[in-house]
Amino acid sequence: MKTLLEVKELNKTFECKKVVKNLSFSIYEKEILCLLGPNGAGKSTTINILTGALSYDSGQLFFHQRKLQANDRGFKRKIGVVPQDLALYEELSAEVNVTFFASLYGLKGEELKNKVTEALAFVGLGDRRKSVVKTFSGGMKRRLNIACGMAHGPELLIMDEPTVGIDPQSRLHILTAIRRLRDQGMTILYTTHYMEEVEEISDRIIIIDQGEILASGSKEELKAAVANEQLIEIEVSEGKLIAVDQLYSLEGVKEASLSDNKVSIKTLKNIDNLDRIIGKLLSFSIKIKNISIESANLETVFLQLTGRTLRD
Ligand SMILES: Nc1ncnc2c1ncn2[C@@H]1O[C@H](COP(=O)(O)OP(=O)(O)OP(=O)(O)O)[C@@H](O)[C@H]1O
Repeated sequence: MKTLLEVKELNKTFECKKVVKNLSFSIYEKEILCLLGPNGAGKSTTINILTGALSYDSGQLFFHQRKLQANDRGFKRKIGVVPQDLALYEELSAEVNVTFFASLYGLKGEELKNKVTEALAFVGLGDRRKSVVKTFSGGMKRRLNIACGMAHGPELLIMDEPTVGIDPQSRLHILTAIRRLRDQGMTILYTTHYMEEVEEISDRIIIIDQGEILASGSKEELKAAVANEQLIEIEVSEGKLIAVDQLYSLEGVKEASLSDNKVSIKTLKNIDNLDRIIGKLLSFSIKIKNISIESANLETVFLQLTGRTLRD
């Protein structure tokens, strides 16, 4: 695996608050690297630093082992950016939008025309190329946003939550397109707080929270770290903290918490303790409404690392 971009000890402060803390990681050539973290984790800040949109306090960036300087134009030409907020001209056609963004990267004439056609076809908007953007659905705008970021054929495509607020069909289309870009040799840095997307497209994952990297690896590696545990969630009619605290006395129970009449229990998988957990709750006259048991997934990985769920 060859390193395309290396980030070393990156730090960023906003109004005395450290939002990126000593972040170090590498992006390998031709991989989809997902930056996964809850809202406010520091994903956009990190990405905005990489694209040159934000300054940083300290740290170093290397592209193909070459140290990047502030406003490095050579590097900027080799990356593509799909921002979280749509960056489109609503009154202009899809084609004019993509042409405008691709021309910023120095494409001209026939090459520019061909790349625009290819990008629009790639995101499934070839037949709507002449339509004005304001007539597009949210999902179509998101797809166009991607076409604008990748038409010039960047080595590294940086995408900041590109599927926020869109319908499942457009999401599927986008995720499939991203995998195809990777298969064609593009490297993708993808931020999201949707673990389902990470499950679907990531080659590697970095879990980030409060500006810090908590874990990294393939989804299989991350899940293996918590494979011996499972999460039992019990919906009750009226939760009682005292009963939940008592669950700690049962063999295998590692964590128990109560929130909105839902008891969440992290327990060892190889200890058969469900009947005793239920028995304990019943002994406090707690009525059970529903039980679900989940083996390791990225949500449980996150829960294990932070004690919170990604959706909190
Ligand atoms: N311009 C700014 N001024 C002050 N604080 C900021 C600024 N931009 C971001 N922050 C703060 O930095 C922290 C990280 O924000 P960031 O947008 O990077 O998180 P994120 O992981 O991308 O989340 P989201 O998905 O909500 O964008 C948050 O606490 C946020 O409030």
